[in-house]
Amino acid sequence: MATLFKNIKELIQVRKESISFVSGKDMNQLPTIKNAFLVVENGLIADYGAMNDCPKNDFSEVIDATGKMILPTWCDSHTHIVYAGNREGEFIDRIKGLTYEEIANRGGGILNSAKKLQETSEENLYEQSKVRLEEVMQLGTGAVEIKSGYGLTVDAELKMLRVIKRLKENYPIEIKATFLGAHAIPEAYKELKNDYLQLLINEALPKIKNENLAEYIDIFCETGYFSVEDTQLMLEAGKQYGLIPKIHVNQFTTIGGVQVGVKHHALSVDHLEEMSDEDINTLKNTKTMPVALPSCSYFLSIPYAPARKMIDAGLPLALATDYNPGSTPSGNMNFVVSTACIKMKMTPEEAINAATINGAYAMGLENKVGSISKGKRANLMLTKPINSYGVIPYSFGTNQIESVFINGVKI
Ligand SMILES: N=CN[C@@H](CCC(=O)O)C(=O)O
Ligand SMILES: [Zn+2]
Repeated sequence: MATLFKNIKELIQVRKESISFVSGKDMNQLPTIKNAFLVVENGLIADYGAMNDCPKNDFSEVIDATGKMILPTWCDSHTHIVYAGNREGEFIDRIKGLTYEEIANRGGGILNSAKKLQETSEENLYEQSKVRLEEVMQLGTGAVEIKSGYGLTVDAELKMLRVIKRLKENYPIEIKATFLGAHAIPEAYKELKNDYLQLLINEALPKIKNENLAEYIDIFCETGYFSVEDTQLMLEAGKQYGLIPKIHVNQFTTIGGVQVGVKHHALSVDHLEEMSDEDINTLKNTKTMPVALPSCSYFLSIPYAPARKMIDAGLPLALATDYNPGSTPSGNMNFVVSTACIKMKMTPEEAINAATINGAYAMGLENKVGSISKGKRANLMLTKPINSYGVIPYSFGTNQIESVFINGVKI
């Protein structure tokens, strides 16, 4: 059972040597092969090269990609796609002038989504969430991280994580689960934040471990949500249960979240709309991946993560959607890549690296996805006929992906 893709106009993100991620100036290098072939066997990339060297074997399927390009699928390392209902009412409130913060202070925001989720059955939550997962897969996402954090009770957080587990079992793409119980302080614990954190530590974490429901732990380290001390507490507790940190920091204020993340060997620190020079310096020569979420900046009209400054300082950068009902009701990685180029002044090469290999690293999946490398999963995007790969970010809002293959199978 082997499939041959032949006459590929350009095969993009070809990595012969195994790399974990790319940083600084290297982010502007995107290795490609023009007029290429690619062989898929048993769901994995078995071979690739220039058409001159194309094997002449009998293939069970041959796909002629004349005029079209092939890239590894997008790696979306930060989403909240398991949620109930949506918040279009708050969208109207913001159009009329309220800020995200003002809406949250009135009991809207995350608490609004938590209320809806608590009232939704696990079955219904699964049905709503799978529609979003299928939608993003069609848009080219081939690996995704999904967070809890709209439950805000032990039972509702477990409900979310069980839905993520069921998605993992039923869909062919790589899915990683993150426990984000400390996403907001629930109404019932308004003046009892420490009690809420103790509840998460003493009751939720052991159950998560028992049912093997998460790989990562997250917390919203932000003014008005959880402090650096709270973050320290949760990350240390998570570690006792084998959970690696991937945290929300610097969305609205710089309070030391980057430093606490690096100190606890976070796999990623995400958002980074507000970055001090000290934050950038802290991230240098570490294994913590900075993750920018440009669709969130777009939707909330807040600053974009200073990608140029970070990359020019030698840092790596990953791009993700942040798909959620409040700050980013979109899971379109193509839009993320475009917006990173248009608003954050990343080159197409930098943006594609950030949305593939660096995104894979931010989920611990760099050995499985994120590049065209032998032995990696054949998770591929076949473009429409395009002139150059720069057309993908250039033609923002237009889908240039003709088909998506997961483990070599067209979805
Ligand atoms: N900022 C924290 N959490 C989400 C938004 C949550 C919401 O508004 O529902 C984010 O990453 O943007
Ligand atoms: Zn988020």
